[in-house]
Amino acid sequence: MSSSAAAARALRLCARCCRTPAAHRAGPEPPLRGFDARRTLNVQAASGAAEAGKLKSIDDLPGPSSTTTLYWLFLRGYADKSHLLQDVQKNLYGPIWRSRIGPFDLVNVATPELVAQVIQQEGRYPCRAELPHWKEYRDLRGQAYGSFPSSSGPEWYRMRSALNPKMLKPREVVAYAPVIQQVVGDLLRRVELLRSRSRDRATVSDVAAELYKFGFEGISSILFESRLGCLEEDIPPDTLRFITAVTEMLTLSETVVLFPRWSRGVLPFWSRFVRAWDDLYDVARSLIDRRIAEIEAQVSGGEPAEGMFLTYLLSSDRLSRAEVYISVTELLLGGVDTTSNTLSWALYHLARDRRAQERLHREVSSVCPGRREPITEDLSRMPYLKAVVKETLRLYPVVPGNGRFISEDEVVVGDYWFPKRTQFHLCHYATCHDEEQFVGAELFAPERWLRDAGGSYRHHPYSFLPFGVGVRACVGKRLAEMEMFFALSRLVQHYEVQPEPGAPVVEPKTRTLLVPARPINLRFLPRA
Ligand code: HEM
Repeated sequence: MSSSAAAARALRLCARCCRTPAAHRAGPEPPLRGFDARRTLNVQAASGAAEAGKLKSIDDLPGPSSTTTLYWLFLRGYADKSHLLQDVQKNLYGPIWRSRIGPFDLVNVATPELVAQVIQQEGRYPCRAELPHWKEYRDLRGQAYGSFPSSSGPEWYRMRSALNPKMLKPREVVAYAPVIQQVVGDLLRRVELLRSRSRDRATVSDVAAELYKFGFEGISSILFESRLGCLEEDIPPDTLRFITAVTEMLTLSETVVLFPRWSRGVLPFWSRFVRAWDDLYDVARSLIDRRIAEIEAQVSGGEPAEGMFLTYLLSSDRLSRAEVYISVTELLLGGVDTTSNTLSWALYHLARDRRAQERLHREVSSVCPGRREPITEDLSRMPYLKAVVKETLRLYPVVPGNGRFISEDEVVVGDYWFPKRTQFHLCHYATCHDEEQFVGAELFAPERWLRDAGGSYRHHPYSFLPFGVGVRACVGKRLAEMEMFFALSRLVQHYEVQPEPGAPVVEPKTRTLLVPARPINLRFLPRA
């Protein structure tokens, strides 16, 4: 296909997408009042360029060489601050640039308009990035591919369609509330234990580590329909093995992908990566098998199989047993530190901003007087709580840069034409921190998300996509929100949260996800 034909096709696609395609309806945040959705597309400019034959090619893109990128990463110290490199490079090269490092050849886009253009041409089966090392592990062990992130195409779509009903339909997700509330109860008991044991009888050290256990327990209680005991004083050995394997696998995943295959026999990373996957898969499979045995016992005893997520997956016959093993494992991988880091940052800011914390406390107390445990219906009357979570995700988008690997079509973005199999990097951190989109972008200001904020706020809908967008967006969004809303509301019902005296400012660092660069220690003072 010639480049101008490809451009015309891509633009037709864009124009259709502009009329809110079904695939994207559920994805991005709805535009704020008064926002013109057509602003998302640079259709006229690109179409003019196409007609005039002015589209440029990927080779015309500005950007650093591999050596320059290595210089920025390792000599200028951005290796664990790649979120900040988005802004540095945007300033140097403009809003769209090409960068190469190791096996990666990326086209970076750093304005909401350009992000929108990529997404609107992502095709039927969007893919984030190729993860050859995950696929290789699956092939090594003869396992099925999962929904995230190791599969793509119609296979991914089939698996994802099996998961969506129980994960994304609000009516279905509400059913998980009692289980999540139990886990939040355990979190409160854990906070009470830790603070009462501390020297000043108030401080919980490394809050993110505790919330990690909460995230692990919360998501496992839904996925495996069993409690693992992550928040207990003595964590059961198998649970500990599970937690260690998840952490080890995710950490090694970043390293393994950078080294060539021939180095696997020489360097220790690949064999450790395989061992961590084996451990993690093994525990997940035995938890699922245990649940299957329970269900079989119920059924053979003449009782109906009662359960929620896992029971549904196992009984719906939409996925094979092998596919259930891997989908549940991969859901777990997506669902732990995303939620726990967001909660950690929210508490960090609430502790430093008394006014915001008191406003949140007032809201929760007025909806649930006498420290009544909130139920899902209450959440719709807590706009400030939701604003706190949104603002946290804006300042610290857990996934600071997402990907789209467009393999099906040639695409046009800005005034460039790109061949099939182009890997785009969507610079969400840069768009969330863009002063043109969010005035006072570096400030924690939950009010900006409130409808009564006076309409001074008009950001482009693609500038804030914390859960991604379109059919490939986060499948755990509703569950994650429920966990965070319940945990935050109940923590502020019971405690006033304060920073330790003289506590340093905590910056984020990139470890695939955006995480605190140092431990966050907070004081939890019981409310009268
Ligand atoms: C604050 C919490 C969370 C955030 C900010 C978050 C963010 C994201 C983002 C940005 C993506 C990529 C979407 C895209 O490419 O458009 C994603 C994908 C995904 N997330 Fe989440 N997530 C969170 C919690 C969860 C939870 C609790 C689960 C598990 C139930 C989960 C499971 C997944 C899965 C399986 C995918 C891949 C979906 C696919 O490829 O089809 N996430 N998430």
